[in-house]
Amino acid sequence: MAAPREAPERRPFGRRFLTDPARLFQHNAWDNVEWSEEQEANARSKVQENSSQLLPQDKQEEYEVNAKRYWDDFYKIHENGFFKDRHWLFTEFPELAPSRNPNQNGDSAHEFSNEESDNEGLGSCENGYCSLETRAENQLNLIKSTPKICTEELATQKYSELNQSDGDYPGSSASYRILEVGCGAGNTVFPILQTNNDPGLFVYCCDFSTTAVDLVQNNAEYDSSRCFAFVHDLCNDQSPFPMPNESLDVVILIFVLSAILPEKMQCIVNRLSRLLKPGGMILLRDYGRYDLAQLRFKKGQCLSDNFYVRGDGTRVYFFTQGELDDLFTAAGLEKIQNLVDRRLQVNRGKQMTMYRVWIQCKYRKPATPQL
Ligand SMILES: C[S@@+](CC[C@H](N)C(=O)[O-])C[C@H]1O[C@@H](n2cnc3c(N)ncnc32)[C@H](O)[C@@H]1O
Repeated sequence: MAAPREAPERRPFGRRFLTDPARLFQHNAWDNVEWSEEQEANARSKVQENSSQLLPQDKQEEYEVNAKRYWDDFYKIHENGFFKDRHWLFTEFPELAPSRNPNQNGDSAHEFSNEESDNEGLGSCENGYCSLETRAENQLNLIKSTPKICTEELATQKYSELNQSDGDYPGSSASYRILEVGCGAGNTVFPILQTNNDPGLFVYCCDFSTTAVDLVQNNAEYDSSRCFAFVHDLCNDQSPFPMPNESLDVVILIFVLSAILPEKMQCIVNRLSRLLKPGGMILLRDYGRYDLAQLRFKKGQCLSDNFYVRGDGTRVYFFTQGELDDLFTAAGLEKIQNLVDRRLQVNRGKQMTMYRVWIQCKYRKPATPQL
Protein backbone atom coordinates (compact mmCIF):
# COMPACT_ATOMS: atom_id res chain seq x y z
CA MET A 1 0.00 0.00 0.00
CA ALA A 2 1.35 3.41 -0.88
CA ALA A 3 2.27 5.63 2.03
CA PRO A 4 -0.22 8.45 2.60
CA ARG A 5 0.89 11.67 0.94
CA GLU A 6 1.91 14.32 3.38
CA ALA A 7 0.56 17.82 2.89
CA PRO A 8 3.25 19.76 1.05
CA GLU A 9 5.30 22.03 3.27
CA ARG A 10 3.81 25.50 3.24
CA ARG A 11 6.14 28.04 1.73
CA PRO A 12 6.55 30.74 4.36
CA PHE A 13 5.38 34.24 3.61
CA GLY A 14 7.58 36.38 1.41
CA ARG A 15 10.31 33.91 0.52
CA ARG A 16 10.74 34.03 -3.25
CA PHE A 17 13.19 36.76 -4.06
CA LEU A 18 14.11 37.98 -7.51
CA THR A 19 17.89 38.18 -7.33
CA ASP A 20 18.53 37.55 -11.03
CA PRO A 21 16.40 39.77 -13.32
CA ALA A 22 16.83 37.20 -16.10
CA ARG A 23 14.56 34.86 -14.10
CA LEU A 24 11.68 37.37 -13.98
CA PHE A 25 9.28 35.32 -16.10
CA GLN A 26 10.16 31.98 -14.51
CA HIS A 27 7.55 32.41 -11.75
CA ASN A 28 4.29 34.28 -11.51
CA ALA A 29 5.15 36.24 -8.37
CA TRP A 30 8.17 37.55 -6.46
CA ASP A 31 8.19 38.63 -2.85
CA ASN A 32 9.60 41.61 -1.10
CA VAL A 33 10.66 43.42 -4.23
CA GLU A 34 12.60 46.60 -3.72
CA TRP A 35 11.51 49.67 -5.58
CA SER A 36 14.14 51.83 -7.23
CA GLU A 37 14.03 55.58 -6.62
CA GLU A 38 13.02 56.02 -10.23
CA GLN A 39 10.07 53.65 -9.83
CA GLU A 40 8.95 55.44 -6.67
CA ALA A 41 9.21 58.82 -8.42
CA ASN A 42 7.25 57.44 -11.35
CA ALA A 43 4.49 56.22 -9.06
CA ARG A 44 4.40 59.57 -7.26
CA SER A 45 4.00 61.42 -10.52
CA LYS A 46 1.21 59.07 -11.71
CA VAL A 47 -0.66 59.75 -8.47
CA GLN A 48 -0.10 63.49 -8.82
CA GLU A 49 -1.50 63.27 -12.30
CA ASN A 50 -4.58 61.19 -11.44
CA SER A 51 -5.33 63.32 -8.35
CA SER A 52 -4.95 66.65 -10.10
CA GLN A 53 -8.69 66.98 -10.58
CA LEU A 54 -11.00 66.07 -7.69
CA LEU A 55 -14.61 65.05 -8.12
CA PRO A 56 -17.05 67.89 -7.35
CA GLN A 57 -18.47 68.02 -3.82
CA ASP A 58 -22.01 67.01 -4.80
CA LYS A 59 -20.71 63.87 -6.53
CA GLN A 60 -18.53 63.09 -3.51
CA GLU A 61 -21.56 63.32 -1.23
CA GLU A 62 -23.56 61.12 -3.54
CA TYR A 63 -20.93 58.35 -3.22
CA GLU A 64 -20.93 58.68 0.58
CA VAL A 65 -24.72 58.71 0.97
CA ASN A 66 -25.21 55.79 -1.41
CA ALA A 67 -22.16 53.75 -0.38
CA LYS A 68 -24.28 50.86 0.85
CA ARG A 69 -26.25 50.74 -2.38
CA TYR A 70 -23.08 50.54 -4.49
CA TRP A 71 -21.82 47.60 -2.43
CA ASP A 72 -25.26 45.95 -2.56
CA ASP A 73 -25.15 46.23 -6.35
CA PHE A 74 -21.65 44.78 -6.32
CA TYR A 75 -22.80 41.68 -4.42
CA LYS A 76 -25.96 41.34 -6.53
CA ILE A 77 -23.73 41.07 -9.57
CA HIS A 78 -20.93 38.95 -8.19
CA GLU A 79 -22.62 37.07 -5.37
CA ASN A 80 -19.86 35.13 -3.71
CA GLY A 81 -18.03 34.10 -6.88
CA PHE A 82 -15.71 37.06 -6.81
CA PHE A 83 -13.39 36.39 -3.92
CA LYS A 84 -11.06 33.48 -3.62
CA ASP A 85 -10.92 31.46 -0.48
CA ARG A 86 -7.97 32.35 1.60
CA HIS A 87 -6.12 29.70 3.43
CA TRP A 88 -3.13 32.11 3.48
CA LEU A 89 -5.10 33.74 6.24
CA PHE A 90 -3.76 31.25 8.74
CA THR A 91 -0.14 31.70 7.74
CA GLU A 92 -0.40 35.44 8.06
CA PHE A 93 -2.82 35.47 10.98
CA PRO A 94 -2.35 32.33 13.10
CA GLU A 95 -4.47 34.11 15.75
CA LEU A 96 -7.52 33.05 13.72
CA ALA A 97 -6.91 29.39 14.48
CA PRO A 98 -4.42 29.25 17.37
CA SER A 99 -4.46 25.47 17.79
CA ARG A 100 -4.14 24.67 14.10
CA ASN A 101 -1.21 22.62 12.81
CA PRO A 102 0.89 25.09 10.80
CA ASN A 103 1.49 22.46 8.08
CA GLN A 104 -2.21 22.19 7.32
CA ASN A 105 -3.20 23.47 3.84
CA GLY A 106 -0.20 23.39 1.59
CA ASP A 107 -1.27 26.46 -0.32
CA SER A 108 0.92 29.49 -0.56
CA ALA A 109 0.67 32.57 1.55
CA HIS A 110 -0.87 34.52 -1.30
CA GLU A 111 -3.80 33.46 -3.35
CA PHE A 112 -2.01 34.83 -6.39
CA SER A 113 1.03 32.68 -6.24
CA ASN A 114 -0.72 29.70 -7.70
CA GLU A 115 1.89 28.19 -9.98
CA GLU A 116 -0.75 26.83 -12.34
CA SER A 117 -2.14 30.15 -13.40
CA ASP A 118 -0.58 33.45 -14.27
CA ASN A 119 -1.90 36.73 -12.97
CA GLU A 120 -4.19 38.39 -15.41
CA GLY A 121 -4.07 41.87 -13.97
CA LEU A 122 -6.44 43.38 -11.45
CA GLY A 123 -9.26 41.24 -12.77
CA SER A 124 -7.60 38.23 -11.21
CA CYS A 125 -8.16 39.76 -7.76
CA GLU A 126 -6.46 42.42 -5.79
CA ASN A 127 -5.74 40.14 -2.90
CA GLY A 128 -9.33 39.14 -2.81
CA TYR A 129 -10.99 42.16 -4.29
CA CYS A 130 -11.39 42.43 -8.02
CA SER A 131 -12.50 45.56 -9.71
CA LEU A 132 -15.88 45.41 -11.33
CA GLU A 133 -14.77 46.99 -14.54
CA THR A 134 -12.17 44.31 -15.23
CA ARG A 135 -14.68 41.50 -14.88
CA ALA A 136 -16.91 42.10 -17.87
CA GLU A 137 -17.71 38.40 -18.03
CA ASN A 138 -19.78 38.69 -14.89
CA GLN A 139 -23.34 39.29 -15.91
CA LEU A 140 -25.96 40.89 -13.70
CA ASN A 141 -27.22 37.90 -11.83
CA LEU A 142 -29.77 38.75 -9.19
CA ILE A 143 -29.77 36.88 -5.93
CA LYS A 144 -31.75 33.69 -6.25
CA SER A 145 -31.92 32.68 -2.62
CA THR A 146 -34.78 33.64 -0.36
CA PRO A 147 -33.06 36.14 1.85
CA LYS A 148 -33.48 36.03 5.60
CA ILE A 149 -34.58 39.34 7.01
CA CYS A 150 -31.54 41.20 8.20
CA THR A 151 -32.22 44.90 8.04
CA GLU A 152 -30.15 47.02 10.37
CA GLU A 153 -33.25 48.31 12.21
CA LEU A 154 -34.45 44.80 13.03
CA ALA A 155 -30.99 43.72 14.06
CA THR A 156 -30.61 46.76 16.31
CA GLN A 157 -33.88 46.03 18.03
CA LYS A 158 -32.85 42.41 18.54
CA TYR A 159 -29.49 43.33 20.12
CA SER A 160 -31.03 45.82 22.49
CA GLU A 161 -33.34 43.07 23.70
CA LEU A 162 -30.48 40.62 23.92
CA ASN A 163 -28.21 43.01 25.77
CA GLN A 164 -30.88 43.73 28.31
CA SER A 165 -31.25 40.11 29.23
CA ASP A 166 -28.44 39.44 31.69
CA GLY A 167 -25.45 39.43 29.39
CA ASP A 168 -27.03 36.81 27.15
CA TYR A 169 -25.95 37.65 23.64
CA PRO A 170 -25.04 35.52 20.62
CA GLY A 171 -21.78 33.75 21.43
CA SER A 172 -21.94 34.75 25.10
CA SER A 173 -20.90 31.29 26.26
CA ALA A 174 -17.94 31.07 23.85
CA SER A 175 -14.36 31.25 25.09
CA TYR A 176 -12.77 32.64 21.88
CA ARG A 177 -14.64 35.30 19.93
CA ILE A 178 -13.68 36.68 16.54
CA LEU A 179 -15.46 39.52 14.73
CA GLU A 180 -14.90 40.22 11.05
CA VAL A 181 -16.14 43.64 9.99
CA GLY A 182 -16.96 44.27 6.34
CA CYS A 183 -17.17 40.51 5.82
CA GLY A 184 -18.57 40.65 2.30
CA ALA A 185 -19.77 37.24 1.13
CA GLY A 186 -17.90 35.39 3.88
CA ASN A 187 -14.65 34.43 2.20
CA THR A 188 -12.77 34.89 5.43
CA VAL A 189 -15.45 33.71 7.82
CA PHE A 190 -16.05 30.31 6.24
CA PRO A 191 -12.36 29.33 6.11
CA ILE A 192 -12.14 30.27 9.82
CA LEU A 193 -15.14 28.11 10.68
CA GLN A 194 -13.67 25.24 8.67
CA THR A 195 -10.15 25.53 10.02
CA ASN A 196 -10.59 26.51 13.65
CA ASN A 197 -12.12 23.51 15.42
CA ASP A 198 -11.97 24.97 18.91
CA PRO A 199 -15.36 24.10 20.46
CA GLY A 200 -15.22 27.44 22.32
CA LEU A 201 -14.96 29.44 19.06
CA PHE A 202 -17.68 31.87 18.04
CA VAL A 203 -17.38 34.02 14.90
CA TYR A 204 -19.33 37.22 14.33
CA CYS A 205 -19.34 38.94 10.99
CA CYS A 206 -21.01 42.05 9.70
CA ASP A 207 -21.30 44.21 6.67
CA PHE A 208 -23.50 47.16 5.78
CA SER A 209 -24.52 45.44 2.57
CA THR A 210 -27.68 43.45 3.29
CA THR A 211 -27.03 41.53 0.08
CA ALA A 212 -23.62 40.44 1.39
CA VAL A 213 -25.04 39.43 4.78
CA ASP A 214 -27.80 37.47 3.03
CA LEU A 215 -25.14 35.60 1.07
CA VAL A 216 -23.37 34.66 4.30
CA GLN A 217 -26.56 33.63 6.10
CA ASN A 218 -27.79 31.59 3.16
CA ASN A 219 -24.48 29.81 2.61
CA ALA A 220 -24.81 26.06 3.26
CA GLU A 221 -21.87 26.32 5.67
CA TYR A 222 -23.50 28.97 7.85
CA ASP A 223 -23.95 27.43 11.28
CA SER A 224 -25.82 29.66 13.70
CA SER A 225 -24.47 27.74 16.69
CA ARG A 226 -20.94 28.93 15.79
CA CYS A 227 -21.52 32.10 13.81
CA PHE A 228 -23.64 35.26 13.83
CA ALA A 229 -23.85 37.41 10.70
CA PHE A 230 -25.50 40.81 11.04
CA VAL A 231 -25.99 44.04 9.15
CA HIS A 232 -23.95 46.89 10.58
CA ASP A 233 -22.82 50.20 9.15
CA LEU A 234 -19.44 50.98 10.63
CA CYS A 235 -20.00 54.67 9.96
CA ASN A 236 -23.11 54.77 12.13
CA ASP A 237 -21.72 55.14 15.62
CA GLN A 238 -25.23 54.91 17.09
CA SER A 239 -25.70 51.40 15.78
CA PRO A 240 -24.92 48.92 18.57
CA PHE A 241 -22.84 45.77 18.21
CA PRO A 242 -24.42 42.52 19.40
CA MET A 243 -21.61 41.87 21.89
CA PRO A 244 -20.49 43.95 24.88
CA ASN A 245 -17.26 45.92 25.12
CA GLU A 246 -14.13 43.94 26.06
CA SER A 247 -15.60 40.67 24.81
CA LEU A 248 -13.60 39.95 21.64
CA ASP A 249 -10.28 38.18 21.19
CA VAL A 250 -9.82 39.23 17.55
CA VAL A 251 -11.26 41.81 15.17
CA ILE A 252 -10.42 41.33 11.48
CA LEU A 253 -10.42 44.04 8.84
CA ILE A 254 -9.58 42.74 5.39
CA PHE A 255 -9.69 45.37 2.65
CA VAL A 256 -12.43 47.18 4.56
CA LEU A 257 -10.98 50.27 6.21
CA SER A 258 -9.91 51.42 2.74
CA ALA A 259 -13.58 51.50 1.70
CA ILE A 260 -14.44 54.11 4.37
CA LEU A 261 -14.32 57.88 4.11
CA PRO A 262 -10.92 58.77 5.65
CA GLU A 263 -12.43 61.27 8.15
CA LYS A 264 -14.53 58.47 9.64
CA MET A 265 -11.76 55.90 10.07
CA GLN A 266 -10.53 56.97 13.52
CA CYS A 267 -13.96 56.80 15.13
CA ILE A 268 -14.45 53.29 13.71
CA VAL A 269 -11.09 52.04 14.96
CA ASN A 270 -11.81 53.53 18.41
CA ARG A 271 -15.14 51.70 18.62
CA LEU A 272 -13.63 48.42 17.47
CA SER A 273 -10.82 48.80 19.97
CA ARG A 274 -13.38 49.09 22.79
CA LEU A 275 -14.84 45.71 21.82
CA LEU A 276 -11.50 43.96 22.36
CA LYS A 277 -10.65 42.17 25.57
CA PRO A 278 -7.42 43.39 27.13
CA GLY A 279 -4.80 41.43 25.17
CA GLY A 280 -7.16 41.10 22.16
CA MET A 281 -5.95 42.05 18.68
CA ILE A 282 -7.05 43.88 15.55
CA LEU A 283 -5.73 42.24 12.38
CA LEU A 284 -5.71 44.19 9.14
CA ARG A 285 -4.68 43.66 5.57
CA ASP A 286 -5.32 46.49 3.13
CA TYR A 287 -4.09 48.49 0.16
CA GLY A 288 -0.74 50.26 0.40
CA ARG A 289 0.30 53.57 -1.14
CA TYR A 290 1.27 53.30 -4.83
CA ASP A 291 -0.28 49.88 -5.28
CA LEU A 292 -0.92 49.15 -8.96
CA ALA A 293 -4.65 49.69 -8.37
CA GLN A 294 -3.92 53.28 -7.31
CA LEU A 295 -1.67 53.98 -10.26
CA ARG A 296 -4.29 52.70 -12.68
CA PHE A 297 -6.95 55.21 -11.67
CA LYS A 298 -7.67 57.86 -14.27
CA LYS A 299 -8.03 61.58 -13.76
CA GLY A 300 -11.57 62.31 -12.56
CA GLN A 301 -11.81 59.33 -10.17
CA CYS A 302 -10.04 60.95 -7.22
CA LEU A 303 -12.14 62.06 -4.25
CA SER A 304 -9.35 63.32 -1.98
CA ASP A 305 -5.68 62.51 -1.38
CA ASN A 306 -5.19 58.79 -2.06
CA PHE A 307 -8.97 58.13 -2.02
CA TYR A 308 -10.69 57.15 -5.27
CA VAL A 309 -13.98 55.93 -6.65
CA ARG A 310 -14.07 52.89 -8.89
CA GLY A 311 -16.25 52.59 -11.99
CA ASP A 312 -18.85 50.70 -9.94
CA GLY A 313 -19.20 53.46 -7.33
CA THR A 314 -17.25 51.67 -4.57
CA ARG A 315 -14.37 53.62 -3.06
CA VAL A 316 -10.83 52.81 -2.00
CA TYR A 317 -8.05 54.45 0.02
CA PHE A 318 -4.34 53.62 -0.23
CA PHE A 319 -2.57 53.67 3.14
CA THR A 320 0.96 54.24 4.33
CA GLN A 321 2.23 52.24 7.30
CA GLY A 322 2.46 55.47 9.32
CA GLU A 323 -1.20 56.36 8.76
CA LEU A 324 -2.33 52.97 10.00
CA ASP A 325 0.04 53.18 12.95
CA ASP A 326 -1.46 56.56 13.89
CA LEU A 327 -5.03 55.22 13.65
CA PHE A 328 -4.37 52.20 15.85
CA THR A 329 -2.14 53.84 18.43
CA ALA A 330 -4.60 56.74 18.81
CA ALA A 331 -7.18 54.07 19.68
CA GLY A 332 -4.98 52.91 22.54
CA LEU A 333 -3.54 49.84 20.81
CA GLU A 334 0.08 48.74 20.68
CA LYS A 335 1.92 47.60 17.58
CA ILE A 336 2.72 43.93 17.17
CA GLN A 337 3.22 44.04 13.39
CA ASN A 338 3.01 46.72 10.70
CA LEU A 339 4.61 45.55 7.49
CA VAL A 340 4.47 46.48 3.86
CA ASP A 341 4.17 43.60 1.44
CA ARG A 342 5.59 44.59 -1.94
CA ARG A 343 4.97 41.91 -4.46
CA LEU A 344 5.77 41.67 -8.13
CA GLN A 345 3.15 39.69 -9.99
CA VAL A 346 3.96 38.42 -13.43
CA ASN A 347 1.78 37.40 -16.30
CA ARG A 348 4.11 35.17 -18.22
CA GLY A 349 1.77 34.77 -21.19
CA LYS A 350 1.44 38.51 -21.72
CA GLN A 351 4.97 39.24 -20.40
CA MET A 352 3.43 41.80 -18.05
CA THR A 353 4.66 42.87 -14.63
CA MET A 354 2.44 44.27 -11.88
CA TYR A 355 3.73 45.82 -8.67
CA ARG A 356 1.35 45.29 -5.78
CA VAL A 357 1.61 46.96 -2.39
CA TRP A 358 -0.33 45.75 0.64
CA ILE A 359 -0.03 46.57 4.31
CA GLN A 360 -0.53 44.08 7.05
CA CYS A 361 -0.98 45.06 10.70
CA LYS A 362 -1.56 43.48 14.08
CA TYR A 363 -2.30 45.80 16.98
CA ARG A 364 -3.02 44.63 20.52
CA LYS A 365 -5.05 46.13 23.31
CA PRO A 366 -2.76 46.36 26.32
CA ALA A 367 -3.65 44.44 29.46
CA THR A 368 -4.28 47.83 31.08
CA PRO A 369 -6.22 49.76 28.42
CA GLN A 370 -4.85 53.20 27.48
CA LEU A 371 -8.21 54.69 26.43
C1 LIG B 1 -13.25 45.20 -0.62
S1 LIG B 1 -14.64 44.50 0.17
C2 LIG B 1 -13.88 43.32 1.23
C3 LIG B 1 -14.82 42.26 1.69
C4 LIG B 1 -14.21 41.21 2.60
N1 LIG B 1 -13.58 41.76 3.77
C5 LIG B 1 -13.25 40.39 1.82
O1 LIG B 1 -12.05 40.62 1.96
O2 LIG B 1 -13.69 39.52 1.08
C6 LIG B 1 -15.10 45.81 1.31
C7 LIG B 1 -16.30 45.43 2.16
O3 LIG B 1 -16.53 46.46 3.12
C8 LIG B 1 -17.92 46.65 3.25
N2 LIG B 1 -18.14 48.01 3.76
C9 LIG B 1 -17.80 49.18 3.17
N3 LIG B 1 -18.19 50.23 3.93
C10 LIG B 1 -18.78 49.70 5.04
C11 LIG B 1 -19.40 50.27 6.19
N4 LIG B 1 -19.51 51.59 6.34
N5 LIG B 1 -19.89 49.43 7.12
C12 LIG B 1 -19.80 48.09 6.97
N6 LIG B 1 -19.25 47.49 5.90
C13 LIG B 1 -18.74 48.29 4.94
C14 LIG B 1 -18.45 46.44 1.83
O4 LIG B 1 -19.82 46.15 1.79
C15 LIG B 1 -17.58 45.28 1.37
O5 LIG B 1 -18.19 44.05 1.69
